[in-house]
Amino acid sequence: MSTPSLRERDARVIAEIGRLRFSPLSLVGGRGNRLIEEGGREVLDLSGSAGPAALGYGHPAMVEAVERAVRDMAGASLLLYPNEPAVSLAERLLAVTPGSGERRVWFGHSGSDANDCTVRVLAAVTGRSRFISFIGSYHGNLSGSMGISGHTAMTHTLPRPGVLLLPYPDPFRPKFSAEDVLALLDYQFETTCPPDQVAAVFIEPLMSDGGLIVPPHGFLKALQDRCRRHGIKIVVDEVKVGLARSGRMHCFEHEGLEPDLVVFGKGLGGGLPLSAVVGPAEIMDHAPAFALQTTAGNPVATAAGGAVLKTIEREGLVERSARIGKLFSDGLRALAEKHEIIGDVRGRGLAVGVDLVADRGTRDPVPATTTAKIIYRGYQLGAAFTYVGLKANVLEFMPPLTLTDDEAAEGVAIVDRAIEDVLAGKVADADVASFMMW
Ligand SMILES: Cc1ncc(COP(=O)(O)O)c(/C=N/[C@@H]2CCCCNC2=O)c1O
Repeated sequence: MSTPSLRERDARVIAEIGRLRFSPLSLVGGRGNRLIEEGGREVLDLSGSAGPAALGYGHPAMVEAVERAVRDMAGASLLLYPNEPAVSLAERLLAVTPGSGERRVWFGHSGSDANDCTVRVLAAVTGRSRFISFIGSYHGNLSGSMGISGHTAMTHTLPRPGVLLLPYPDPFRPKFSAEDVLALLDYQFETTCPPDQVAAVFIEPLMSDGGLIVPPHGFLKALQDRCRRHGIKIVVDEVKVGLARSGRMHCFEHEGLEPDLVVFGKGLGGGLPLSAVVGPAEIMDHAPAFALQTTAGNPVATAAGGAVLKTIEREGLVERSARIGKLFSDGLRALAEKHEIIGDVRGRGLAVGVDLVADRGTRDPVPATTTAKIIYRGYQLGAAFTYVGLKANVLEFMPPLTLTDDEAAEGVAIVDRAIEDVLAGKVADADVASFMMW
């Protein structure tokens, strides 16, 4: 009787509702920017595990911080007892996040719970029940955060009553220009969405799961100006593209936004479950016992967060993300000269998307099976990456911020070969049938 593979065992015990699988990759380890597959093969990680692995895997700063914190554990619950790692991280987060006045930090475990908490506390504090968000946005998978999201993969759950979902202007497919969207918002304010009923607008400064869309310059600022006029709070969701990934410390800095609240997650914990909301004390001190999670802000996860922020500074990861991101994007853009299927290469820093088109003229997206096959072939060739987009046609690259020049070049070469092989028919529909999940 042969020993079942990790994937076979996974199939027997892990719930399908918690899966979003893009390849057969099953992991027994990770070192640096490489994942270790069952059987020992090393796979270059261009996914960052969907973003959290900001420092890759086994980074000495993470190992040292987490080991120290778990060996001498300062309790396991910030809601009961202040602990040094959590308070130190909150102090550092406030120091590196632009803003004015008295501010506070709320800790959670995920981007989902952080946005969920933000929705609830803003509705309570403002007494306003409406929210504005965007078609294609992904703010989380809990009822509150999903309720203000607009991703097509989440249509199984109805949006929160009173949410206004606006189109997110996409320069590559300008179905709605920035001016169209702002005009639509103004019209909504005049008619069915009274601005004095709107608590906040939730903004991804770079729309990730909706297709790695960089909004037209000036759009977000114009949106912010309108909201300011009506006392609508600005919430920037930096969960996926924040903390150095975009080539700035905060992605919202590219557009000169001045958010009222900033939501962090994913990379903040370096792979440990950690999120944070930074906001004004008059909101975040609304009431005791309003947004409780027993282990949120625990000393181990927050020690990891401290190591992430320290390493971003010590290793100059903001500049690195900008530099390596340009190298990587330029390499992918150069592939467009030989692959008609590459319609657009876009993003900021090390948040990179490759928009795959069936026709460069019409910019119609390729079928999702094509995208899935390229990812599958990339896996076979030794790299892990994923896809996003409302038509499942955008290759998503969110590698560790520690990606090296050589690894960027290696990644480009693998994407090049994967496209070639798929277009040559080397991957069958059956190979990807079980990976077409969103
Ligand atoms: C901008 C933004 N905000 C919040 C979230 C939710 O974060 P969690 O998945 O840590 O709860 C996410 C999560 N995004 C999804 C998670 C599901 C798998 C697909 N890839 C993502 O990055 C996000 O991108």
